[in-house]
Amino acid sequence: MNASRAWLTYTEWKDVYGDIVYCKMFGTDVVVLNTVEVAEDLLEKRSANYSDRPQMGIVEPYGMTYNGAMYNHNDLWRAHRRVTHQGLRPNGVVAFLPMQLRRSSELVHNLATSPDAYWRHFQRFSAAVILSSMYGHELGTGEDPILNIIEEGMELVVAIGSPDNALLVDTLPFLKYIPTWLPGGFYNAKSCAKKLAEMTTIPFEGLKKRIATGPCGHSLAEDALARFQDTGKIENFEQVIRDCCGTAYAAGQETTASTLIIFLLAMVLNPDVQARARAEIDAVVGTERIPTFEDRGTLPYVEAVYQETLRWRPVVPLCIPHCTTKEDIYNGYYIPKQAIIIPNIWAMSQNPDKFPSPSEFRPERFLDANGKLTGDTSDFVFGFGRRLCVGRHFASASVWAAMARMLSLFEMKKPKNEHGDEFAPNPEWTTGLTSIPKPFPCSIVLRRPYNGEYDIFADSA
Ligand code: HEM
Repeated sequence: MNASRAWLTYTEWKDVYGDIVYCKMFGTDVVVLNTVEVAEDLLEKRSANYSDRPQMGIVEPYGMTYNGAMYNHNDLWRAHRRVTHQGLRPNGVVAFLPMQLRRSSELVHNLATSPDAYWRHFQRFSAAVILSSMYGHELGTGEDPILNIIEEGMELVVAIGSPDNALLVDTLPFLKYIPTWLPGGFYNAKSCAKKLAEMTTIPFEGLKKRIATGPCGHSLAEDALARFQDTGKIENFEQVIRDCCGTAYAAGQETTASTLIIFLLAMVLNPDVQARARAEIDAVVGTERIPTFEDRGTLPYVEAVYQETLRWRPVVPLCIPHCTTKEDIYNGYYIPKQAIIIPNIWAMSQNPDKFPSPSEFRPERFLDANGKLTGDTSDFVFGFGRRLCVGRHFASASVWAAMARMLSLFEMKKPKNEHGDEFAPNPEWTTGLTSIPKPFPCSIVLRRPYNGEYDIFADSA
């Protein structure tokens, strides 16, 4: 088994054993779902039984109890979902669109100024939109102590929470006590728990202080505090809201930045796709301004590029595992109680019956012969049933704004070697809960001289 890229092994198993595969790993029953149809049958149509999460030994000692994405399907999870859904449902996210545009303007400005630092700019963009929407915290131009605290915490979440490391800590429990100054010191549970407590508490307490001096603009936390105060509808509502925001940051920051990195790679490798998307934007939006959300419905090819970016290399290839509450029978298969259920999003995205030549980046697959969107989507990359990604509408707006504006303003080109010849970057991919290309060389060039003529900060009004 390819332990670090298990989705590849599971996809090979699909060819041998079929759409639903059972195996036993370290004494645990594991069921892999390899098609959207099977995942919908079980995780959506039988969601009451398929919405728990496997419980991991790292959660308590490492201070990850704030993270609602890891809760079982219980009342506390319902309270989380209720708070987050209120703010991030389609009607709720509309309020964040101007801020997302403003931040995407900052992103293209940063890319124009220092294109080689694209990785940092994508990270900053996705941090900025989530910090603003959750806590009303606006990143300024200089160092931001809150961002530093969150980034430090997130590094630990990603390191300890990766499936390999989580298993290692379960197998070698002494790692929790390793002194922080030794190599591998990040396994120290006490230090991690302290950092994660700061990560969730400091931005939330900052917001509460600002609220005490008057309303401070629109944010999920501020709205939820006002909505649930004195209602008795949610027990410990302040803690729930605080933890919801921490969860949204943990679940949404890296996935958004990663999607943009994958988009950049896809554009560099597929100049013809890029040229067609750019031609559509030039024809519809013109070259005097950059796209806004009002243009989204009139740019079908750009929309298809968005869908294909999600599909081509899904950021969360094995979803977040679900777990059964009781045993079940499906199409003659026995599925045990407390089995780990892995939706193999990778196999779904690379299904050649649904997506011919799946490794090719072809936005046309989402368009009909007249260039209209077919209505087919890559929504499966956001998971299934009751645990479906609650941030998907918000993510869609962030990613679209960044993509459309980059296409409008830049050419994303292959790098050149020492002889001046272009070559196609072939980066390694990270492994873990998410999978993205490691930094790769490319050239991000403004299409027209940049002198502020687009007034990119005008959207902030
Ligand atoms: C392109 C970006 C994103 C992708 C690909 C993505 C993907 C996913 C996936 C696959 C899951 C697991 C679903 C399941 O278990 O069936 C998930 C869960 C979740 N996502 Fe996202 N996500 C993205 C962005 C975001 C954003 C921006 C936020 C918040 C602002 C967010 C918040 C969450 C939360 C809170 C959960 C846990 C849901 C639960 O367990 O009930 N995600 N996401």
